[in-house]
Amino acid sequence: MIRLNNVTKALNHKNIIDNVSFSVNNSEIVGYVGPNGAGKTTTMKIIVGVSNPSSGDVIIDDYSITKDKDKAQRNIGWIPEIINFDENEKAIDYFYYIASFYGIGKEEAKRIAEELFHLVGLEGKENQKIKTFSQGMKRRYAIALGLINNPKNLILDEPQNGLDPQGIILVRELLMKMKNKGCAILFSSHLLGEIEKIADRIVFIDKGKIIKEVKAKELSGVVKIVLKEVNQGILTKIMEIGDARVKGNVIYLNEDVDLIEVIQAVGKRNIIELKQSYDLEDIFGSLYGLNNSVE
Ligand SMILES: Nc1ncnc2c1ncn2[C@@H]1O[C@H](COP(=O)(O)OP(=O)(O)OP(=O)(O)O)[C@@H](O)[C@H]1O
Repeated sequence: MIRLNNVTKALNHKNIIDNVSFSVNNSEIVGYVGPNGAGKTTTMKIIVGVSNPSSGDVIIDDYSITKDKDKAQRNIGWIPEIINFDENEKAIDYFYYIASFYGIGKEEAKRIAEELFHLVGLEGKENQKIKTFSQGMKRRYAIALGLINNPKNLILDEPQNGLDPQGIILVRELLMKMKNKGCAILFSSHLLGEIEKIADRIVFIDKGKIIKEVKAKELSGVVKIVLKEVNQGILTKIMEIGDARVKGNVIYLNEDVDLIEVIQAVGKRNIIELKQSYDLEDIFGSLYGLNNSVE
């Protein structure tokens, strides 16, 4: 189990993570969602203990990552977004090197390697130098490294990056398998379709703050209306109907609004598109807006 208690990280007098608290239970997959620069990687680095929080703490199966780092880290598997290997090493040698960090002897490491190279589809490639691997192969290899210690808690930062469709399915099946073994899993991704497929719960972060946390089953939909023209008169009427989020000529409302009232307010002929959506992409648009700028 992973528990974040009021985690804050300040850099250059700015809180890039701001009082973040949430948990990931055993046998649960939590999707961590937010736009570029929201703070996902920073949170994950704090969880696995490669970065210290300015305040707050993370508890991994009863061990504090700040006060009892060694014990806490033994229970975590981490698959980082950016992978730094010693690329001149053979895959199997670097695998043994990482295994030794967990106190795993050569014979045991050999057995684990056989299992994990097979699991990630890299059997037969053990003696290749890492630098000869493609990006997708490196990602698969990183997944194998993250599983060496058979972790009870798994942190994956955009694990599908660079993977082909088979690789994406492999990650999906792997996470389901780990979940069924009782693992607590936190993964970030911009592939909202993947999050929808496997997450039990979704935690939304923006500008370092948690803005929403929902069980996937309870994700309420939005009404999305695309208009030809938006003017102050329309906006005033829409705001009276419900809690509207307006992004240019797109308006999002909570799903429980009266659609007849909405159509009357915006004018039937003014509507390009009106739909009730449970699509995570639309919910993401409603939460974060639709512009492309990065924080
Ligand atoms: N070493 C650093 N020094 C200063 N600012 C940093 C540093 N690392 C991250 N940041 C800032 O912290 C914020 C959060 O970055 P982070 O990498 O955690 O975001 P993210 O949600 O993982 O983004 P992405 O989806 O692009 O991977 C960003 O504004 C980023 O610029």
